Amino acid sequence: MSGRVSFDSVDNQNRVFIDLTDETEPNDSEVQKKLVYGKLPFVTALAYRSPTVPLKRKSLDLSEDVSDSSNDAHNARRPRLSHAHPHPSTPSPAPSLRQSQISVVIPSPTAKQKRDIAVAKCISKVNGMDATFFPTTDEEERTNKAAYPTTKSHVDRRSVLLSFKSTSVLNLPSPTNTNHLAKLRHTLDEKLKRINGPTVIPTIDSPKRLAKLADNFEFVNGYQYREGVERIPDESDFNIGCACTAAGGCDRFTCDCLSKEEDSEDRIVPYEICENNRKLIVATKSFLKRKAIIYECNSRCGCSGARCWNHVVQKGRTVRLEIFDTGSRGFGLRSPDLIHRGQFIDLYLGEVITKAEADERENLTDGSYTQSYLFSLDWYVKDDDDEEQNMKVIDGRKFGSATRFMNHSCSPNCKIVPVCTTNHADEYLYNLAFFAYRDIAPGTEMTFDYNQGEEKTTPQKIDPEAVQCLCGEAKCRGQLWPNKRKGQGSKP
Ligand SMILES: C[S@@+](CC[C@H](N)C(=O)[O-])C[C@H]1O[C@@H](n2cnc3c(N)ncnc32)[C@H](O)[C@@H]1O
Repeated sequence: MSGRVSFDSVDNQNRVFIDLTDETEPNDSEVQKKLVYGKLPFVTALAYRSPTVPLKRKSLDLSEDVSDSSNDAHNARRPRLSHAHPHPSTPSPAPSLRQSQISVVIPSPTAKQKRDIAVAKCISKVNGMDATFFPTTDEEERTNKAAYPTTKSHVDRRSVLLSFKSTSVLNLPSPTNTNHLAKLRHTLDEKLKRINGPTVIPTIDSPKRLAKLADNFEFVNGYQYREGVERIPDESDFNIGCACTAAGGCDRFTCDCLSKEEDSEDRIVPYEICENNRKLIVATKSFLKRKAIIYECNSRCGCSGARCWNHVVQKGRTVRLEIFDTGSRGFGLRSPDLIHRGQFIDLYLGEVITKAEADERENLTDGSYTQSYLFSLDWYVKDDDDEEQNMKVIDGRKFGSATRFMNHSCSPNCKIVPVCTTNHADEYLYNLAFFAYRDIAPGTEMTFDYNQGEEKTTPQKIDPEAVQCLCGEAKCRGQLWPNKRKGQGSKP
């Protein structure tokens, strides 16, 4: 590359024009700059011409200390040059040059050069980044690679096949059955671990059934009181204890906690030591045959506390339980342990709701054959409207204990008994405790009568709308409840 240097000795005697415009378009403005700066170290700036307008020489004021206004004045005095090649280069004596009088005319940069300049400007603004060392050409290559190619023709994007097969939006690999099953088991295990006492385990293989068990149900260790349910606090003065002494222990003939026979002052003794296991206290054979409520001794009693024989249900479950699949009757409950006659099994737990709330929940499932988990606390409730309004109902559908899986049988091996433990004063709120009616061999399904106390009043004619009983007993009454209304009562 070489440029013509002309010294205008007539009008601009002290001005030098370096014309680079007759060169083939330079490829690299950096080269250009280096050339000019290298050869003419006094040049401090370059001017460019636009390639679209006729070649014009642009004059730069390169003085270092002039203000804008002085610059204007200086320009005003400067004659306008109409052509980049004003004179053929005729040798003339070299003028004395002043830095402020040098004009350099070079071609305007190409598009590529403009990009270089933009990149260089941008880089010089980055802190700690030196334009000299920054690999600008690499940068450009990268920019080019990342740029979207321009489409040459219209592309119908809907016709482009997607590269993945999964229907999942995120294209995530679907979990394998084993994974899913393991997760379900884990969820269920976590829920089961929260249950107090000996283990409760599900023995269910079907992933679908396991999912049903793991889903939308929580095991709880006590009643869950819901809106509208008012209770007499345990510490209320209405709760009283017996006058028995720790030394003598509870007297089975005089203990105030024990219920009295209807027609005498005789006490009803609910418990005895198990004949076949002397460590066990069980419900007596005669008690299991009668209708009575149990009042266990509590912290207000003068007897020996937890060592008192009248503490059974409040000590909690002592048998292991298994939830299994019965097939036609859904899940069922059994134990891998031998259960002795009269042995306490577990409590029926759930949400404690008002009768009105229970009716509302029941109506939502009316007409369908969804399972019912409602249990009325109707021991003291007489068949009159006012009394019914005070009645509480236990709903074991979403929260409950393992006994919520106990099915009905017309010849059951278990019985439900109302038991007051810490609170003797609240007649609308008591525990529902399951006891074994007879010895139950390990692995035998445990059942109770959903119409306990009303067995004989169940109509002989089967209501077609009632839930059909599938207990399979010889004396099966054919239906679970007397009519299509569902829900158990606790009248023993
Ligand atoms: C308290 S749940 C018992 C557990 C229930 N099987 C489950 O899978 O969750 C009561 C429901 O079980 C079913 N069930 C219980 N005993 C039954 C029987 N003998 N015949 C038919 N269905 C029964 C009925 O659907 C009833 O509404």
